[in-house]
Amino acid sequence: MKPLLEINNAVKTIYNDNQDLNILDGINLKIYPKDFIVVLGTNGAGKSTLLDAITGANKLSSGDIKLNDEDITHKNLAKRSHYISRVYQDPKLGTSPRMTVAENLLLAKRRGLPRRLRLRKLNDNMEKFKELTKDLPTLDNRLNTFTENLSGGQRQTLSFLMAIIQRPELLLLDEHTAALDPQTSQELMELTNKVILEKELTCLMVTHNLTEAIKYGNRLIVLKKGKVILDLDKDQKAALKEQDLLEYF
Ligand SMILES: Nc1ncnc2c1ncn2[C@@H]1O[C@H](COP(=O)(O)OP(=O)(O)OP(=O)(O)O)[C@@H](O)[C@H]1O
Repeated sequence: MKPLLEINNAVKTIYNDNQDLNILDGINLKIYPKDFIVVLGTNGAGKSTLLDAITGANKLSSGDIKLNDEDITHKNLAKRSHYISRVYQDPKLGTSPRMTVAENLLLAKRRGLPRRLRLRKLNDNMEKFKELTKDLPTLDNRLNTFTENLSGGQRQTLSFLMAIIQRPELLLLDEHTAALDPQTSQELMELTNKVILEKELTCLMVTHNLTEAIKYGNRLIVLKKGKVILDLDKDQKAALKEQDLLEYF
């Protein structure tokens, strides 16, 4: 099978404390269609830097990134956002606070098209948005609520829906449930898993939660000091226990 995303020899060097430091230190990774990869690693291991390199938010010092065989290493963030979407840890990122839930969903649905919101377009899509949110206790009946008035959990659910409403080629989840209370976090994680499996999305999910890391996904990688030090396939991951993972931290 051909990889969807291929990262070859990715190095990111920063100048810190009077010396060069490789915060990504020769990462090689092939992500295949429908992979749901959990990414673990200690603080500072390079997880966010890796996601930034994939989205184009941060350029590599050397190495290359290919999506469907096309070299995207030098494509900017805006161009890559047509096919790569990301949900952040911070509920304030990713949604426009002065817009309603429905308006945010419409913007996400029209990603890549001119950023104009027409009332008619909003009305045309209202039924679809109702359908999308109807089984979600956090967002049901909230379509006309201004996003700034939503709770953190509601905003994260909205950010997630915005990330998948236009099927992304690659979905990046950057500790997207970490800032939520345990119950809300679990609900969003269940929704995430359901959508990824139903829509057969390809996903890279960063988490610090070992229970989540064991339960979800078909592959698991561990980053340490900018290197991939463990890459487990489906069967190896299925046999994994939390105790096994602790030794990498
Ligand atoms: N622009 C920068 N300037 C200096 N140091 C940086 C910069 N960006 C990242 N770093 C450092 O690079 C290392 C990797 O950071 P990164 O945020 O990718 O880690 P992480 O694995 O996502 O950590 P966390 O789990 O804490 O979010 C850290 O030591 C960080 O301090």
